[in-house]
Amino acid sequence: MLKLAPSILAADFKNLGQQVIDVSLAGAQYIHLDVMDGAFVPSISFGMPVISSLRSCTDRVFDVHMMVEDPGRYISDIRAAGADLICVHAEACTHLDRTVNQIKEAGLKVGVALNPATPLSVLDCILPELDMVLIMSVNPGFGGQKFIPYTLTKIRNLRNLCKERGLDTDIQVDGGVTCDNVRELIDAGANVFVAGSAVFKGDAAANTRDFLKIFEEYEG
Ligand SMILES: O=C(CO)[C@@H](O)[C@H](O)COP(=O)(O)O
Ligand SMILES: [Fe+2]
Repeated sequence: MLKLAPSILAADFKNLGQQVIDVSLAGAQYIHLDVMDGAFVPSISFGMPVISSLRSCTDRVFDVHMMVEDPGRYISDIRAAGADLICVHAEACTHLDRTVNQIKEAGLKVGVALNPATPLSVLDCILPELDMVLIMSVNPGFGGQKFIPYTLTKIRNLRNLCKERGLDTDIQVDGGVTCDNVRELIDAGANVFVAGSAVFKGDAAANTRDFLKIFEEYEG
């Protein structure tokens, strides 16, 4: 199933709860929450208090993208804040298998994110353990950047790899996703689409519906 994950990083922060309600009512299946620590990425965004205060606004899947060094330190706190799915960066985990298992043992869905220049080969051993792989299509740290074209090939290669191994892993793409390039991403094999600027700049509900209309073209 094709799913939209609006990234609240691009939302109007003085009106955050309402923005989350708007995209949820418009049909977005996930809410994408970008946690940044100022160390793994240059920027600092928000953490547990913001996530837990938004939890009562929606029943949508809380998809937490941890752009944090050694994210294993925060799994139980992020879970308590209301996460359903936690995605950690392979580049930020010295003990990736341990962190993945920590998330699973917490009863949450687990994803691993790869920066644009990180090869798929880092997933060779861990792939069957994952619910989702997040292919970063920009360098993480900021919203509003341009999609890096070579990541399209990476999505295609990952989908083929999953098929070869009999895996139905979700492939999420994050960074520079718009209604103009989403069809190419679907064709390449991605099925979960993070969109920050393309949803929240302008009418968030209408933008959400525009994405979902495209998904309907594929799913009928
Ligand atoms: O993780 C990140 C950035 O590091 C993203 O989730 C961005 O928030 C996506 O924003 P747009 O590129 O869609 O504006
Ligand atoms: Fe993200």
